[in-house]
Amino acid sequence: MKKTTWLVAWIGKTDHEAAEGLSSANQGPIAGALLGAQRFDKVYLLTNYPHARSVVFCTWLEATTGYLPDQVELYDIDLPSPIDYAAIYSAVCSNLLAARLPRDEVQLTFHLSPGTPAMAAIWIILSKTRFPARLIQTSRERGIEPVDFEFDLASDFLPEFLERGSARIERLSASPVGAVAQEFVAIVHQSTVMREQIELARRVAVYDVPVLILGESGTGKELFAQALHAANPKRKNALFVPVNCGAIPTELANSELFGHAKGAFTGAVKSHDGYFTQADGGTLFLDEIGDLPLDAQVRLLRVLQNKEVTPVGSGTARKVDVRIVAATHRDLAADVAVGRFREDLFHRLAVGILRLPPLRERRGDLDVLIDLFLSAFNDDARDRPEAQHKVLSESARKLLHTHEWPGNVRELQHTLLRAAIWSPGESIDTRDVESAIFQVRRISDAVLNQPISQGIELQQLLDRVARHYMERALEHTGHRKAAAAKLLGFSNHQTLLNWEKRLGVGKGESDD
Ligand SMILES: Nc1ncnc2c1ncn2[C@@H]1O[C@H](COP(=O)(O)OP(=O)(O)OP(=O)(O)O)[C@@H](O)[C@H]1O
Repeated sequence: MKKTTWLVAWIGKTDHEAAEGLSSANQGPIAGALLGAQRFDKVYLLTNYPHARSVVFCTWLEATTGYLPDQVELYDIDLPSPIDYAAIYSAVCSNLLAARLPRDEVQLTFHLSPGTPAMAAIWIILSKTRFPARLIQTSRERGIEPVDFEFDLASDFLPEFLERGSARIERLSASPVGAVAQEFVAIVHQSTVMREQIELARRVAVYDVPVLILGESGTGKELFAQALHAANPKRKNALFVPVNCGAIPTELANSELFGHAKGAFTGAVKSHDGYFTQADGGTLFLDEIGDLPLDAQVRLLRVLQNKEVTPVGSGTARKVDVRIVAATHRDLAADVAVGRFREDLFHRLAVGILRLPPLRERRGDLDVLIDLFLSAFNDDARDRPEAQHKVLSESARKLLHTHEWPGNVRELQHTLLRAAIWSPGESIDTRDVESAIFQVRRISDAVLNQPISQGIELQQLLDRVARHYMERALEHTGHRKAAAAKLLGFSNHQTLLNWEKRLGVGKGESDD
């Protein structure tokens, strides 16, 4: 197929001046190209000059080169500046796309010489990418010449570019497949939310930036903090120092965290390294960061900014290299709003944020966690002749699924342990689980949102509801049976006693 040839160019200053007779020795790059050996079928001109001035140029061009008016097309382009690369790029692209380019039957030639260097640069980029084109340039010394250089984006640059990208992605997430991912294996899960949080943690682990872990008590915040430490190649061989900020007496917070000099206060008989110094080179896990007193927050912020600690009562600062992982079960944003927590510190700590959902919001994790804790119990029992291997009955498992787990994974772990120890035989049954669950208080969602696909024990659920309300009624009435029976809609207190007996609730005898 014979292609139609188009010369595409911006009209430059020299071109206009040539048309206006201001540059008698120079015909300008566009006319120079059209007077060369190659004839083009179309001359496609872009201008950011006043329309009338460029029309004069086109008329002159036709007269000078012998091209016909219907061969020369002029397009006005608005540019905020002739050196604004982004504006040039997008204006040229949309103009050429409007001309239904690129097209198989059109052979494009971009003229680099007219216009600004920014315009030339964009022609080069476009010719190698979206609008494949030949390039030409003109100069007074050498006349018109092709600009040929071997550069094929697809084969020269893309592989390298993709390799760079994938190396980075690998470093951030995939590379942990060996060393780093291993550190997260201890976090047993099946739910998508947890998988996402682990993915985030894996990515952020290799950097030294602070991470803030949010989640209710017992959701695995410390477990994540340990994994973050272990997955950081630079720090994993140094110490992981966990500190419960909520357990430090307010007046000791500064000295515990940052150390103190001998004689700094009454009782400071010798100098003391704070947690920061102990964790030097490693990771400091600041649990319950929301409980940190305000003046310790100020000091902590300074340490994070300057990367040095000054022990209480000492004038000498000491460089420390510590990665901070902080955690809290509190709503820190709300604490910031009421001034309980410093906003600047919050932003410093929350460079990476992990949100660990409560167990009741990831019921899919229950079975794997139950199996994990049970097999840990059985592993422990293996070498003890007095301990028995335990299995969990199906109904006991179902009961575990109905509980809301306000204490999250820790509560589940301890409940199973208690149930396993107390169960008289090999099987852990409903009763063992029931007595192991101390707080069967919050009931609403757990009762009403049971996954029906695996089947439920309806009578068991109804009994739980009954037990729950009976306990509340008794609590509310100070264990006065007649009053409690009334609250529960029973006709007399004997009915309540019958229910109590059947469900094993209360103290049996009426006390009013
Ligand atoms: N996904 C999990 N897989 C295995 N064990 C878990 C998981 N989540 C939590 N645990 C275990 O549950 C217990 C509580 O977890 P952890 O101490 O990390 O919780 P936490 O959120 O730091 O609690 P707190 O806020 O009360 O300090 C630990 O024994 C931990 O090993």
